[in-house]
Formats: sequence, structure tokens, C-alpha cells
Amino acid sequence: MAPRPDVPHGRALLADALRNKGVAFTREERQRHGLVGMLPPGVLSLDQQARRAWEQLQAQPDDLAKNVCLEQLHDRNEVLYHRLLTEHLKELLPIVYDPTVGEAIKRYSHEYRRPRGVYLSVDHPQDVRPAFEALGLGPDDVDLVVATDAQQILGIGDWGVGGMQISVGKLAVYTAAAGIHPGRAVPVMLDVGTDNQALLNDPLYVGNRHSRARGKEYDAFVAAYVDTVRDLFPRALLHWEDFGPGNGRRLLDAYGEKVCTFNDDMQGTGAITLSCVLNAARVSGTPMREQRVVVFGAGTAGVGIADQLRDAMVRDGLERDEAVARIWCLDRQGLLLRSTEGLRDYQRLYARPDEEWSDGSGKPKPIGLEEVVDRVRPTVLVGTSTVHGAFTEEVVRSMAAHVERPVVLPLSNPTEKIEAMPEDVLRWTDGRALVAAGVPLPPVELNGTSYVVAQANNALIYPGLGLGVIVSRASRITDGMFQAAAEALADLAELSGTGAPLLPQVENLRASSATVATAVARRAAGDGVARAPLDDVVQQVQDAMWQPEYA
Ligand SMILES: O=C([O-])CC(=O)C(=O)O
Ligand SMILES: [Mg+2]
Repeated sequence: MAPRPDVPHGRALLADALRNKGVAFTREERQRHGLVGMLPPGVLSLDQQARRAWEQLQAQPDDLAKNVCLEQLHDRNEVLYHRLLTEHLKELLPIVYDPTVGEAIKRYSHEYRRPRGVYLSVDHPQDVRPAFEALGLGPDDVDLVVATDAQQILGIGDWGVGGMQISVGKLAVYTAAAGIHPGRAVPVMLDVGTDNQALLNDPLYVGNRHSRARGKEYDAFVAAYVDTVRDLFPRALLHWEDFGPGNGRRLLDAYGEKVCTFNDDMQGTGAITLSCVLNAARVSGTPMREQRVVVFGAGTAGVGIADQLRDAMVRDGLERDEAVARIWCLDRQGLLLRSTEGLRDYQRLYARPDEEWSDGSGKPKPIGLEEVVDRVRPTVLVGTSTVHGAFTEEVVRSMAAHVERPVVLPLSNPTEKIEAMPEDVLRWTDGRALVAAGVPLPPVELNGTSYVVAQANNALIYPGLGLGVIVSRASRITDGMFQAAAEALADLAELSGTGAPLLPQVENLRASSATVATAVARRAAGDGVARAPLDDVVQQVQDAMWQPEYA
């Protein structure tokens, strides 16, 4: 992990992925570090090693095999792994991250090779502290901790201990995109059990073999995690990933004001969607205060998106309740009404008055997406439902009948969960729709125009956000910092020309993350939460970015 005084020797050095250079160790280094006879005599450069690793990767039969191959490299030689990732970001992001990471998570116990990160068990809360102490890192050595309890992995639900791979994948993106030092970042799996029966009945499953802990037991375990990290690593930013709807918002409410922390699915996804909609508003000429937004899937992500769009409408001149009134949220029960049973507290704000939708006679019937789109005539349709194909031709055509440039954002992932394929949406609307998806997709060729589909994934936000927090040493993360991130990213997109994507391309992730980081750090200072002096933010951000090169 982070530079330690005790530089390992011999085989231990080869096994230390952060320091290992493999055949790039020079003859002199081999002699100095006790490696004589342990490596073939040839000495390769990092570039040559990267070429070989790339060849090995190309020989893999499918994306899951590529993911496994890359993660093995990750465990052997981190510099080489990150070199490869940085050089081939567009090709490799879908392998180490969404969508293939979903497959790796499902297959975790069967592809199991080498543990990575910190595994905490709800059955042994007394081990939380020793587990972090075993990293051998000092109070200033950790910048970032990504933790999941895996209840709601991507759009694929509860995957128990396999969720570790989402923490690992997010950190890989942090480093590739924003140069977060891989030795100063820790992935964590909070194993509270799983309600996934297939896992519980799988003899090879390597997680806790019981149902999910809830209530006091859960809260005490999470508290032990937060308290221990704050105590041992007071500089660390705490990132929450893929928690269930019952816990994600609650944990953020409990810790958001006290700790430097954020929930990526609520706030990162909210910010990236805001970026998209800000640019769609530029293209269509319809200001934010005039947008009508339908959110299909009112879970953590959907409501997080609603919150940030609402705030953007308020900044554009609306009162808060006027902005809320321009947002319609649907969940499993259909359109959320005040009388809807089982509303979660965070959904309540967006529940519509029943009078709007019924004549008051009898119990209201569930109101589906078609009816809502038909009556509301939304300008923006967001999908966070994981219902594949929910944005039917009928729904999209109905929307496009009333709106010149309908904004359609099928964000569910992995690809098998997407609400509509952008290709279809563009075809149904004769190329008028402004589309972005949560997963990477190829450009759509239609009537002689190539439409580049932006990837509206929180990967364009969280790495820069994290870097901005680290550079400014922010004591907590304000709403304004998300706004700054969303606006800075939106400003980077080239919107000219038919078919231009709504967001900067993933190939430029390193540059766009630096821009996001700069905006976030400045806003941290503006909001009074920065603890580091920021004399030259642009340079400070550059200096803070770790490069994949041998020491
Ligand atoms: O990881 C991703 O690709 C986006 C995300 O946070 C999620 O879907 O949960
Ligand atoms: Mg997530």
C-alpha cells in the first residue's frame, strides 16, 4: 500500500503489487533487492510490458475472462495495470467497470483467486479495528475508502460478498480517471449477510451464510466501520456504494453533516444526470425552469436525480414547491401519489396530490408510465428502474409528439437492464431525441448522421469529486460541490453539430476529472469547508494526480 519504510526484499517484493516491477527491475535493482535468479534475465520497459499485457488480454475469449485477466495483473503489478487502463481507457473501462463488473460480481465466489481490500463481517464487529490496523498504514496514509454492503449492486440487486468487486472497480476508475493514489485508497466490503438465496445455497459461496442483518445490529456495525476509519485515518473520504434504498439515504442523513462522505448512487448519479440535462437544455433552448421531468424508478438513484434537478430549477428562478411540482416519480406502485402505500420517507416530497389524477371516487388505480407521459408531456424522461424495455416505442413516440427535442435518459445498468436502446429511441424520434445511457454504447448511424451516445455514468463525476475533496482537504461535501462538479463537466461538452454527445467522452476522462476536481476544490473553499490553502488550484490538482510510472 502507501510507501512504508520497510521496503520488502526478495519474493516479498515481487508479491507486493504496488512495488513490483516484474521484468522491468534492472539488473542493479535485482541485486539490491534480493531478486537474483527470480526473474528471467531480460529487462523490459513499462511500455513493452504494457504491450505484452495488452496482447494477453486480447487473447481472452470474452469480457469476463478479460476482467479476470486484468484483475490478476492488478494483483501482481499495479503500475502496469494502471498504465494499461490509462492507455486504453475506452476499451478497458467496460471491462473493469460497468457493465462487465456486474458479471464479475455474480461470479465472485467461483472466479475467486486472491482477496483484495478489507472484508468486514457483521458477525465479528470486534474485528473491524484490527482489520484496518492490519493494513499497516498511518493516520496520514489514506485518502479514500469505498465501501459497499452490496444490497443493490448496479441494477442487479443483492450479491453479498461479491460486492467487493464494485469497491475495487470504483477505485480502479478513481485512479485511472483522477490519479487517486492506489496505495492511499482502500476498498471495503461490509458483509452483513445476503438475502440472495442462490448464494446462500451455493456451497462455494465465500460470504456470510445468513440473511441480511438489519436494525440495531446493522447500524452498530456500520457505526463501528465509520468510527474506526475516522479514528485511524482522519483524512479519508468515505464513499458509499450500492447500498439498498432503506439504508443509503439513512446513512447519508446520519453521517453527511459530520463526516466527509457521499453516496455515489444518489449524489454522483444525480450530478451526472444534472450535467446531461443542463446540456440538453442548452441544445433544446428550453430553460431548466420550464422542464417537466418524469423519473421512472424512484429508488436511491431516481430520487437523488430528482433532488438535483429540483435544485437546478430553483437556481433558475422557481420556488422550491414550483420545482417539485414539475417532477413526477414512478416506482413499482406506478406514479407516486400521496395515498400510495409503502412510500419511503425520501419519496414523500415528490408524491403527487391524488386530486390531480382521480375524481376522488373510490381507491385510485395504479397509474403507469404511458398515462403519465401522455398527460404530463415531459421534456425529460429518466430511467432508473432496471426494467428492461420500459421505454416502449409508444411511450417515446407519445413524448416526442409534444416536445421538439425530448430528453430520454435510460440510465439503468448493466445493459440487460436498460429501459430502451438509444438506437431505438433515436429511430422512433427521427433523431430528435437527446439521449444518454448509463452504460457505454457505440454511436448510432441514422439517416446519414452519426449520433454519439453520451455515457451518463457517475464515473464522470466521482473521480474528480474525490480528487477535489482530497486537494482541498474538505471537512465535508456540500450540495454546492456536486453542483460545481455537474456544471464544470457540462461546460466541457462540445455541443455543436447534430449527433454530438451531451457529455464529454470517456476517452477524455483524465482531463475532465481534473476540471471537475478544480471546480469542486474551489467550491469547497467558497463553502467554507476547505482545510488546505488553495493558492493555485489548477497546479495543485495536477500535482496531486498519481501517474502510472515506476518509482
Ligand atoms: O457503477 C456504475 O456503473 C453506476 C452506479 O453507481 C450504479 O449503477 O450503481
Ligand atoms: Mg452504484
